[in-house]
Amino acid sequence: MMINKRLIGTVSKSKKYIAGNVTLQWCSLAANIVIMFCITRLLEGLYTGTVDSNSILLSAGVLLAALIVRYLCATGASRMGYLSSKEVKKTLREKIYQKLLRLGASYQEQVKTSEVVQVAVEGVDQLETYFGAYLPQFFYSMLAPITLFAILSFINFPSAIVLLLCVPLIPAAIAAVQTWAKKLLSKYWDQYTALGDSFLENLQGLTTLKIYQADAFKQEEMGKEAENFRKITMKVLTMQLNSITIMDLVAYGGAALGVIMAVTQYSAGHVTLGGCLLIILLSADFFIPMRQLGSFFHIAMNGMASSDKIFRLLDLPEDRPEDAQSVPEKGDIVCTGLRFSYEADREILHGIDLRFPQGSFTALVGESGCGKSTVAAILMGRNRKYTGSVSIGGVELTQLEESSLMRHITYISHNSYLFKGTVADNVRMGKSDASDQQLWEVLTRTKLADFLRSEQGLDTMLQENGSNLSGGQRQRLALARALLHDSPVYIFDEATSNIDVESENDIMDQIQELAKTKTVILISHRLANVVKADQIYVLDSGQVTEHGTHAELVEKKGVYESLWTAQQNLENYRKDGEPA
Ligand SMILES: Nc1ncnc2c1ncn2[C@@H]1O[C@H](COP(=O)(O)OP(=O)(O)OP(=O)(O)O)[C@@H](O)[C@H]1O
Repeated sequence: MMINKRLIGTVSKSKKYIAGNVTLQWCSLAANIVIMFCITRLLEGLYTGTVDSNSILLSAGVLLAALIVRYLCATGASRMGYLSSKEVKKTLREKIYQKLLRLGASYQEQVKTSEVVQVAVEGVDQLETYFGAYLPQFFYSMLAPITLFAILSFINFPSAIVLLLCVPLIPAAIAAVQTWAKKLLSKYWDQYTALGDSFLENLQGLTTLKIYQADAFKQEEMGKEAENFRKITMKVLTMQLNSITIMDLVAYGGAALGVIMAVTQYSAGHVTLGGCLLIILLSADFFIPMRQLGSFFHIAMNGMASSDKIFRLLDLPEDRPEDAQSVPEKGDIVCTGLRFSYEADREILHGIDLRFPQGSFTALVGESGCGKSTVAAILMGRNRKYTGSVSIGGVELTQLEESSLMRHITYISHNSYLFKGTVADNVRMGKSDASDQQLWEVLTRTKLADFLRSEQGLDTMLQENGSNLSGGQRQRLALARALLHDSPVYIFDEATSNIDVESENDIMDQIQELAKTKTVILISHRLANVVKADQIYVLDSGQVTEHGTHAELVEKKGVYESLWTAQQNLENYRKDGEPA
């Protein structure tokens, strides 16, 4: 019942802590039996008048020792619980982390980031209690009634057997509510995550909601969701309270039955007064562990749900080749008959041929949504489920080691991520052993050096995603980091969109400088930026429609030429205030 062998096997180190926890709880029970035994002996002695000061002193000594043992066992058991929880957290988070590393840059093809975060944080936390509390209780709740039965059967067998037979009624009651509870809990979790999603989305988009005065409508929508969640929470609580009531009825009913049996046996003369008292005092202990297990029932159910999610993540297929190779130092990047779909029935790239010769400057242009970024993501190994062929230096992309690919190609998008920390920390990601002088060199190339000197130099602090910098400064810093990475291939994906003209020009100057020594692939919607490219591919709805240099394409008077003319007119209009 709620025991997942695979899960326990995965965190096998925690077995010894669970065993320790059960043993200590069992020792505590033994001490409790000794305490009850002393008390009943003493009471019987007082009743029959056979007690003397020596036996009182002896009983007091044994009582004190048993109390100390009980205290030590309780402390030890909770320490064991803590150690096994710690082990579970460490092992499972490590496994999830390693799995993500093995899935690599393409992990999003198989699992959503939010799901990974939920599983690694909340999912693992739920298993912490499963291992720390539920599992030890599961074993102890079986051991305790058997131990008590073994002892009490010597005192009065009929009472002991009645008590023992009543114990399984508790798990039977739990099993009865389990099927219903499972459905209810899964509904509860669905509504909980749905409400969490809406809350996060509305919070992130609050400014937009305010601008369009749509906040009242969203509030109403969320109010309805919250009301549904309240209702289902109340249902879950009612279910839990009801099941606790049922368990209490069984537990105390069973104990009462045991007491009645003991008293009847005493009046029939089958058991001594002390024996009868001992049965009465210990009868509740038959049921308390199982009753406690029942109250951990929802922990176990959540634990099972989390472990399913964790194993689903850990079982995701990893199509990494056994004999992965490093990227050849030299060679062109060639795509032949490249097809790709994000969703089964919607192909984005329809069998395109592209060649990026080593050391050349290639531009990819085309209308929004034509598939430019998809090509870049395929080259970076993020979209692995393509068909056709993509090779670097003659080796198929899927046969390449991911780390080698990351050293070979640097990708700079329009929103490259900057981390909270110093400028030096962020730029050094490009090359961990770079000297301060090398950092200043790239920062000078991207024209950030003067600004940083007026701040705290390389120690200037950045907030999350560089939110204390301007858009242009952020892109300059991302470029500095990329330059330091010094890879043979660079892909710029709209790296200059949404920034000021001065920053755009500075960054374009650096890209053109870089193109003299490296393979550069530039994705840009602004055609003025691609004029100097060695070759331009024009993409339309996932197909290459034109290919050539800027001059050739203008000459051709096709799609490129009409886009170019339209953009030129617009730019001249901006400069002169009237159409060219
Ligand atoms: N993760 C995704 N899941 C499903 N469809 C996607 C995903 N990413 C992109 N697409 C779809 O693929 C098509 C091509 O997108 P892509 O981002 O490659 O275009 P793009 O040419 O780079 O556009 P833009 O210039 O606007 O960035 C689009 O129709 C888009 O809807």
